[in-house]
Order: sequence, then C-alpha cells, then structure tokens
Amino acid sequence: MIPTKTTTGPILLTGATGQVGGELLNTLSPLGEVIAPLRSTLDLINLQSIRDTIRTLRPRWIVNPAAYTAVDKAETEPDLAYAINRDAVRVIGEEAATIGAGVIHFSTDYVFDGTGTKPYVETDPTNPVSVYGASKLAGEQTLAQSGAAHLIFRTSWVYGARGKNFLLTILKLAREREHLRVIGDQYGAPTWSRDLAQMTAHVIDQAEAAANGQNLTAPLVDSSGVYHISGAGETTWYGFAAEAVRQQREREPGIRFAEIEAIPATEYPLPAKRPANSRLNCTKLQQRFNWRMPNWHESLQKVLAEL
Ligand SMILES: NC(=O)C1=CN([C@@H]2O[C@H](COP(=O)(O)OP(=O)(O)OC[C@H]3O[C@@H](n4cnc5c(N)ncnc54)[C@H](OP(=O)(O)O)[C@@H]3O)[C@@H](O)[C@H]2O)C=CC1
Ligand SMILES: Cc1cn([C@H]2C[C@H](O)[C@@H](COP(=O)(O)OP(=O)(O)O[C@H]3O[C@@H](C)C(=O)[C@@H](O)[C@H]3O)O2)c(=O)[nH]c1=O
Repeated sequence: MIPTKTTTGPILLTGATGQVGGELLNTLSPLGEVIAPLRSTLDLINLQSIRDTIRTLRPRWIVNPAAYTAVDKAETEPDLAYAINRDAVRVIGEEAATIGAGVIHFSTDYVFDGTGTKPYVETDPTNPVSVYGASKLAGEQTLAQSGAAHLIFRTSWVYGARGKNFLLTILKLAREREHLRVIGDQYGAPTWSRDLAQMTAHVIDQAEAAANGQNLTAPLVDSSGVYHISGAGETTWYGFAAEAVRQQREREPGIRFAEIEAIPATEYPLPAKRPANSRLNCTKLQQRFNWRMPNWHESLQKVLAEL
C-alpha cells in the first residue's frame, strides 16, 4: 500500500477552483485538514512559491488536480502548458520526496495517440498527439523520477455540474441551436469529477489504514505509479452528447433541443488533434485499491439532476 513517511500534517490541495479540485475539497475534508490555496496565493508558475508552501505546511499528502487544461490553446502556448503541467509537478515531486509526503496527481488519456484498438493499459506505449498531451506526459515522467511516493490517476473526458466541460457546452449549444454536429469516431469514457474525487479519498483512506500510523516507506515502491480510471462503459463524443440531450429532454419536456448529428473528426477541424481511441482499461486500480467507477450513464443522470 502507500503509507507515507509523514503521517501527520494536512493535505495540500491545488486547483480547488477546478472541476476535480472542487469535488476533492469535499471528499478529502473528512480525512483531516485540507489546505487549498487559490492561484492568487499559490501560482504554480512560481516554482519558489511551491517550494515555500510545501516547506512551511509539511503536508502528508499533496493532491494536484491543478493543470493547464485548454487543449487547443496549448498548441500556441506550449511554454505555459509545460510550466504548469511539467515544471510545477517536478517541484511538487522533489519537495514531497524531501519531506516524505505522498503525491496524488492527475493525468489524461491524451498521452496516447489513440491508434490502439483496445482500451489502453498503463504499460502501453504513450505517444501524445497534442501539446497538452505531451506536457501532461512530461509531468507524469518528472513525478516518477522525483523519488516521491506517488499515484498518477490517468482519467478521461471529465465533466460535472460546474466548470468548463463538454457536457455543459453541449447542453448550452443544444438549447441555442437547431442542429449540432458532434464527432462520432472518437471513443472514450466520460468521467464525473465527483466519482474521481470519491475514488481519491478512498485510496488515501486505504493507504493510511495500511500504514497504520507507521513511518513505512518500503511498501510505497509497490504501489507508486500510473493508474487508469474513467467512468465505466464507453461511448463517443456524439454518444455522450446524444445521451445527455436525451436525458435532458425527459427532464424538460417543454424545451426544444437541437438535433444531434454524428460526424467524423475530419469534419470538425480543431487546432489540437485528439486520439480516436481514448478508452482506458481500469483493472489495475480495481485490483489494487478495490474500487470500481459507476457507469457513465448513471453518473450523467446524477449530474443532470444537479443542474
Ligand atoms: N477536464 C478533463 O476533461 C480532463 C482532465 N484531466 C486532468 O484532470 C485534472 C483536473 O482537471 P479539471 O479539474 O478538469 O481541470 P480544470 O481546468 O477544471 O481546473 C484546473 C485547475 O488548475 C488551476 N490552475 C491552472 N493554472 C494554475 C496556476 N498557474 N496556478 C495555480 N492553479 C492553476 C485552475 O485554477 P484557476 O481557477 O485559477 O484557473 C483550476 O483550479 C488535470 O490534471 C487534468 O489534466 C484528465 C483527463 C480529462
Ligand atoms: C462542442 C463540440 C465539440 N466537439 C468535439 C471536439 C472534440 O473532439 C470533442 C471534445 O471537445 P472539447 O473541446 O470539449 O474537449 P477536449 O478539450 O478535447 O477534452 C479533453 O480535455 C482534456 C483536458 C482531457 O484531458 C481530455 O480527456 C478531454 O476531456 O468533441 C464536437 O464534435 N462538436 C461540438 O459541438
């Protein structure tokens, strides 16, 4: 399991204004004090500020959902994407290694090129086709080399009731327009931010129970590494959009929603390329931490009920 050397101290949470970070704020709180500095206090561009914060707080876990997530914009802002997605992660890893804190970091299906025909396992070769994907992969690699006990949760297609995400974009457009064209040949699994946050709290809880308050570091080596974790099931962006609109029509029978047409990715050119296959095989996390994600249809229903 993943006991950390530091058994006391708070949990330091980055990116609490984001989709996943916002949910983590709630799910991690029962595990003890959570300190979640905003960007105005801890800008991840400022590497010295990251060092100072960690040295002062001496957290037992650093949970890092903060990231540069603007996939298309990253193509023209690679330096900024790498600064947040790689350099900040390197410093988090180095400081965590020094104080013996565990690091939980989030990464993406976009580390793959999507040419594989099966759901990807953690050991499959990576080959990002976008700057965002490449910067996230660089973050994974730098954390793995830092010497810190770490878990990297590679997830996909995150959505929720708040924040910037595909679901909210589609629902907005579906109200405004008569017709929507959505890519039907990119496959993946939508993942509810809250499901991810619950999984993360479960993993921390299990790891701490296994450590049993001891300063154990050796078992860390067993569990450190990458884990795939997405909503159960699979679909395409079109399938996700169509199901969201179908469910929303049932909720709001009086409202007119756009018809949705499936199109190939070639008919929806964007600055950044996306993988055709984004499916992640989540067996490793199920086996190691005994956690299964709900099916994306079920979670979608809960999110729509919250809107
Ligand atoms: N969204 C998705 O579909 C997917 C996301 N992921 C990964 O999951 C993780 C969480 O993503 P998600 O919650 O959707 O991301 P969001 O874009 O919703 O949130 C990003 C967070 O990072 C913070 N942040 C960005 N730059 C800085 C900075 N310079 N200093 C401090 N904070 C900063 C933002 O703060 P602020 O509010 O101030 O901008 C925000 O809180 C990320 O690692 C992402 O790569 C993986 C797969 C899919
Ligand atoms: C709005 C819209 C999007 N699309 C397509 C474009 C794209 O291929 C796909 C998703 O579009 P978005 O730009 O919302 O999503 P995108 O920014 O590609 O989402 C990604 O974000 C990063 C952070 C990740 O890590 C990934 O897992 C993934 O979730 O849907 C349509 O086909 N029609 C539409 O009307």
